Amino acid sequence: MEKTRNPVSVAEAVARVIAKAVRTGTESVPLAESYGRILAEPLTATHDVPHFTRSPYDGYAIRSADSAEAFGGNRVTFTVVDHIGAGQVSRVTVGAYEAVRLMTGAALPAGADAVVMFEQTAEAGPLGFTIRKAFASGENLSLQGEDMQAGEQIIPAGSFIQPGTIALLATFGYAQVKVARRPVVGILSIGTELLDVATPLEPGKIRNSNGPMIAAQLARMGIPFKMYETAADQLEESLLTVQQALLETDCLITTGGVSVGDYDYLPEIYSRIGAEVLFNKVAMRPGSVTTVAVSGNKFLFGLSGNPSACFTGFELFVRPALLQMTGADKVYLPYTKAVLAEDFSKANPFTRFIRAVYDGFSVRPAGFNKSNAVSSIARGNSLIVLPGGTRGYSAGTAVDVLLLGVEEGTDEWLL
Ligand SMILES: Nc1nc2c(c(=O)[nH]1)N[C@H]1C(S)=C(S)[C@@H](COP(=O)(O)OP(=O)(O)OC[C@H]3O[C@@H](n4cnc5c(N)ncnc54)[C@H](O)[C@@H]3O)O[C@H]1N2
Ligand code: MOO
Ligand SMILES: [Mg+2]
Repeated sequence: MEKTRNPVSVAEAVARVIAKAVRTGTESVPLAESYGRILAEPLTATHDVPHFTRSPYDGYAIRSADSAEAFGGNRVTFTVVDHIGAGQVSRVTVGAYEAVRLMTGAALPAGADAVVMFEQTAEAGPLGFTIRKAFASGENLSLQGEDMQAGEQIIPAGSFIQPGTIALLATFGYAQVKVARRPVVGILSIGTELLDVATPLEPGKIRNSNGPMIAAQLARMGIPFKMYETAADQLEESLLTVQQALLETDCLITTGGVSVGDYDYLPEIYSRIGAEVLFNKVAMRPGSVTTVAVSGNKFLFGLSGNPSACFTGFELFVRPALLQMTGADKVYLPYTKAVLAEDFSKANPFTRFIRAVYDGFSVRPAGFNKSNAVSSIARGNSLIVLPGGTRGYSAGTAVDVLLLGVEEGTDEWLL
């Protein structure tokens, strides 16, 4: 087994992964289940919205010409000839000094070209009202096609379906939506020291926190997973599970056993199954041992066993790869600049990703920040990115921050 590895830059590693992503294909799902999915075809307006001119107010539809003389004390009187609410259509054609009482959302009756709000009128007898100002043609109208016009392309394929997209799909009558099929992702935690969550601690053993964490990172992306039984650091056993997972899933995430230790068997497993290793060392901390391999058209993500490295490896590599597989147009974590709230004095031979708390303006490390830390993953909502080859940063410096847990990413990678 090779013991020296050549690190690639984070940018190079991400680019290699993205280049290998194979599309998952498409499927049709009910509108109610389409939230969070990736739109597989562009959404084009099939009709004008609104598709009829309507009133944006509760009031009266009039002919604007009849209001021309209204000014201050010179009030003009109208007679109400019909009364409709939203969803109703008046059969009346509005004539001279006539009005239709109508509610917000109701179709503008024939003949009328303006709406007077209730607040702009004074009652005049049981069937009349007066106004004291002139209305322009088109005043207080919600015009046909003012929002969208038939044939217009509204949302491109590859868009994340957010609540507003759902509203659009509903507007145009999509009871079924064509979306990208979500990859099914296998999770395999490897380590003889690992105990399941309900098991009491024993000397030398720890509970498996990476498996459940990865499951949650997938859940936050809306991606289904299959959790394999935790494997011991045992070559044949892990190999069989990896082979089984390649049959049952679209890609496999392993955690642990990927470094150069005597019981780190993943490098051997990649070689046994003939997988192409895209990289096995990245110039980053934590997660320098992160390995990504491809078998057939399936990814094998070899994330580090160290929890912070495992977490970071998922966000930097697994997340964009899975999104790319769905044809999403914004596969990268969103980022911003923020002011470092406290000194960070460690040197950074490699690009450093620090679990951090970002408050919209400043950012500070989220506590104990070694590769094996669990606490700072839980406390953080972001990652500070400090470029390699730097000697530490002082409070007040503007730094790059990757934002975590945001519904939709960006189409440009920070690094
Ligand atoms: N001689 C060297 N030793 C190490 C190197 C190196 O370059 N040369 N790299 C170090 C770095 S950096 C990391 S990161 C780790 C990566 O190790 P592995 O990915 O092989 O993972 P393991 O050895 O299996 O475990 C590492 C660590 O993480 C704990 N662990 C493992 N799985 C889980 C889990 N599911 N939940 C919670 N914690 C887990 C495990 O008990 C170990 O403490 O290698 C360094 N060594
Ligand atoms: O790969 Mo290790 O997480 O750099 O610390
Ligand atoms: Mg190891």
